[in-house]
Amino acid sequence: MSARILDGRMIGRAIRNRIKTDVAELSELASATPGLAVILIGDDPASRVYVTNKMKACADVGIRSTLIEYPKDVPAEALIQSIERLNDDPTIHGILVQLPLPPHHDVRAVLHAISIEKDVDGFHLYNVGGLVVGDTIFSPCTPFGVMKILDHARIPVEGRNVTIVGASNIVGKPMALMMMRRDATVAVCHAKTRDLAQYTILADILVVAAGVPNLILPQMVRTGAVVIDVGINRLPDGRLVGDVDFEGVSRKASFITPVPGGVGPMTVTMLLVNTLSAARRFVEQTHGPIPAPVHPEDITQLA
Ligand SMILES: Nc1nc(=O)c2c([nH]1)NC[C@@H]1CN(c3ccc(C(=O)N[C@@H](CCC(=O)O)C(=O)O)cc3)C=[N+]21
Ligand SMILES: [Mg+2]
Repeated sequence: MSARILDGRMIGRAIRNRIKTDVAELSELASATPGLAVILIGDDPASRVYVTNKMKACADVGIRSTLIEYPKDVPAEALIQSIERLNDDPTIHGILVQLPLPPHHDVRAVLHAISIEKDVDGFHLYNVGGLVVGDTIFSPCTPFGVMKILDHARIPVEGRNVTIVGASNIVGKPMALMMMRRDATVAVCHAKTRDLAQYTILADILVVAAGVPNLILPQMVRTGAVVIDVGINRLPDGRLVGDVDFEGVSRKASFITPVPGGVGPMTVTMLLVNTLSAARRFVEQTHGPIPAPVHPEDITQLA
């Protein structure tokens, strides 16, 4: 058996084409071109590459983006003030603070300064809590992208065993809540889990976000499972790999996401979706209801 590839670039492209139309429509209807502010602190080269890619993706669909840079030792007050200015700026609909922050910064204080109406990463406490009760304004982009991949491939979630490896605030935990919301049976594993394979082997859908190359081997995967690899690891030879032994696991899984070209491009796509959604909300709050987008399915919804 050989798994079918879940192509995040292709799925992302289809969604981005629709965003492009919706952005143009919103710009024309309400003269509100969606605007994203990206705050980059410090000089981490990987963060710079990600930020550049996100801004390029914005440009491709007609979203305006602004980069605001600070040295790694920027005082907390200056950072918070900058976020507050963006909160009050009617041309900015989404605010993203690139993570990780340099050490000594208080990530929580920074994330909580972002207006919940502009929190397109879905990292603010309100949006995190909203996932628990099922009414977020914005869903975090990576797990949101995973749900869109499953929906696009018509892979059912209800009643299935989902194992998530990794319990971070930005991937594992929100992923678990989104899966619970769709009536999956969810197990969350992490670095302290004893006998990881005991959990992974049960999974109909296995989501891996641990940051450990080759963590998931074929013998840990149930025949016919759907395997979603969120890991991004740069090997010493420069190659980019996920957390899953792609070759081996492909022979057992029914579907698998590659790295690169799987979840990564969907993360960026969902940032665009959330920014569009933020701009629509802003227009509705200032000018009243706007006509629904022309597409029958609302891409901004978690389903
Ligand atoms: N506030 C904040 N929001 C984030 O969403 C956020 C962040 N900080 N910090 C870093 C992580 C990581 N992340 C990725 C986005 C795109 C790819 C992506 O496009 N990956 C490509 C390959 C990129 C490459 O070649 O390096 C792929 O998998 O095909 C990966 C990872 C967003 N993050
Ligand atoms: Mg990927």
